[in-house]
Amino acid sequence: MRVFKNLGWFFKLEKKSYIIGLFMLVLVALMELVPPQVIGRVIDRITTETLTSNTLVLFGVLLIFVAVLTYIFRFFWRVMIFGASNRLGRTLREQLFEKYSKMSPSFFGKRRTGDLMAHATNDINAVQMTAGAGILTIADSVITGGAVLITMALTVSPKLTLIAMIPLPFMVILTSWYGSILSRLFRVAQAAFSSLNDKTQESVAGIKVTKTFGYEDEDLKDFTNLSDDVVKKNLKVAKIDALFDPTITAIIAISYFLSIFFGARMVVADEISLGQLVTFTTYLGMMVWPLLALGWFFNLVERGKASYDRIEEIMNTRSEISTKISTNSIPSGDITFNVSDFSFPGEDEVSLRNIHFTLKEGKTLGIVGRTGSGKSSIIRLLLREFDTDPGNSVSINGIDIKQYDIKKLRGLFGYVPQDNFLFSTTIRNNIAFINPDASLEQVQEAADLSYIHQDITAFPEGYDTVVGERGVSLSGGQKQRISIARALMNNPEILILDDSLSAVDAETETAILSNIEQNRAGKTNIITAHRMSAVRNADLIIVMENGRIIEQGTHSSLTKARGWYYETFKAQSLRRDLTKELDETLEGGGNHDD
Ligand SMILES: Nc1ncnc2c1ncn2[C@@H]1O[C@H](COP(=O)(O)OP(=O)(O)OP(=O)(O)O)[C@@H](O)[C@H]1O
Repeated sequence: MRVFKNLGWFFKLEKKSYIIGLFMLVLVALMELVPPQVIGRVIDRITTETLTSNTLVLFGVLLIFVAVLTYIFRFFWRVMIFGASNRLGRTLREQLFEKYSKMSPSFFGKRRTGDLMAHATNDINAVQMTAGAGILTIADSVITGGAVLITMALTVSPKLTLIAMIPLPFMVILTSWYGSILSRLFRVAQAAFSSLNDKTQESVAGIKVTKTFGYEDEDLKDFTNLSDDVVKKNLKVAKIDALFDPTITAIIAISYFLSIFFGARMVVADEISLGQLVTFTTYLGMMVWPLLALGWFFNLVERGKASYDRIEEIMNTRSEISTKISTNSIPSGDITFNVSDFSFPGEDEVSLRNIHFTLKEGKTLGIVGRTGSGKSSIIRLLLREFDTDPGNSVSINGIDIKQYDIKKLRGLFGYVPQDNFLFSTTIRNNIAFINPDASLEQVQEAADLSYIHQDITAFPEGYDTVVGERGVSLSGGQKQRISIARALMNNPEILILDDSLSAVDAETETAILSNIEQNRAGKTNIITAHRMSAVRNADLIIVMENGRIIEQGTHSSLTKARGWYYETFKAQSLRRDLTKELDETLEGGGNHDD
């Protein structure tokens, strides 16, 4: 029953709906007591030959009246109780989604997407069922069952009622035992469903790779195994589930037997009339549903508990990034890194060491280095995807960024991540993502800066072209440039391009960078790249290796230093010149990487 305590906040919120719903249930229970009484009385009048057509009509009218009222009351309790449980589903979904949106990347790194989706679907449905059908079943069991029992005892015979109820404790013991087994099995079945969900999501997302490697059969085999596992585990649930109804029906059958066996003797002994015995057995028939409902209730509660625990576990997970609201005004200014060492959460290995530099406001920083050297990690610290440990700091305007309100801090950035992502909507909506009210002119201006405007206008639908799974397929370079346009939309204080020019050719790269330089005077830019040409004009270049800065300076000072930067720049320039020369020889020219 802990799940009801856990949902206490919701029942308080929906107090009115539940009170009205339960009141209607009481009225339905009372209405249902009338027909057996009428039947008993009619039988007694037949046996005593006192039944007149007038009383028969009167009884008939009474039955119709009761049926109409039951109809109305039933309608209202359904609307009240199931309406409230649907609202619980909505509230939980919203809370969960809000939680997901606040969590740090490491949370998503540790959890499977399929799992997170299963919480938002199956688990929430199970909790919703507990708050709807669960409340209904327990209320109906207690109210209808209680009312019928009391009426049996008061209007027929307390002795016969007691006899009929002898098998009930066995039913309660058995059903709660089934319930505890069910809870365990249901948890296992839900976990298997999560895995299947995850597999489906991954297979659909990775279908292109799977096909390229001709791995479809293996993928299908993996999927079938997981699907079989879900069926196997759900069958175990169904087997226990299937025990509830026969157990209850058997118990009721024993009750019937006892009632008729002892009831008939009481009729013969003139302790009760024949009509009363018929009324009694009709009432006993009415006990079937409340008892089934009781079994069902245990079942629902166990499922709800298992699912609520899974949801609660997520809700109680704290984001590793504190999102405290600060009074510090929106920062902008020099960016200073003072990071002696940094390890990703849960990792023993140090990923960044001795990162100390200052980037003046309005200047451009270039970060270069081999793959895996720590370029993106620096960006991720600045974005507060991860926090530094005490004793280390990343500050803007002299204040540690942890002191700023995270939303305001992130509002400073226009960020193009390495694995850029476009939503399945129009190009215009993708670019205007952070400012949906932006005019087409503003969108075009950003697209112009990122050198994608012409590509967009070449599509038949222009800016209304839908991208992603439901629309056109874009080249890697086009995706990158649309993502850059999105980042440029609101002329951010700090523009971050994390390896965002890797899929465009050298000429386009130069054009985009010169656009940025001209249009972002006084604003800060941070560019990570593998091509030295992308950072050539930066005011400060840092060269990373194994999480450390091995060189820093400007293009000219680094060239003079003749270190890694110089060697790589030279090799890349040579390759570029050779390619150009070769192109010219072949009269090809203008090779577009896109
Ligand atoms: N979330 C994470 N948890 C643990 N280790 C991580 C995480 N993200 C990155 N790393 C590790 O940190 C190191 C630096 O990675 P980073 O992405 O910063 O390199 P990079 O220089 O940007 O590489 P590339 O040029 O390939 O993008 C790598 O060894 C990587 O495995």
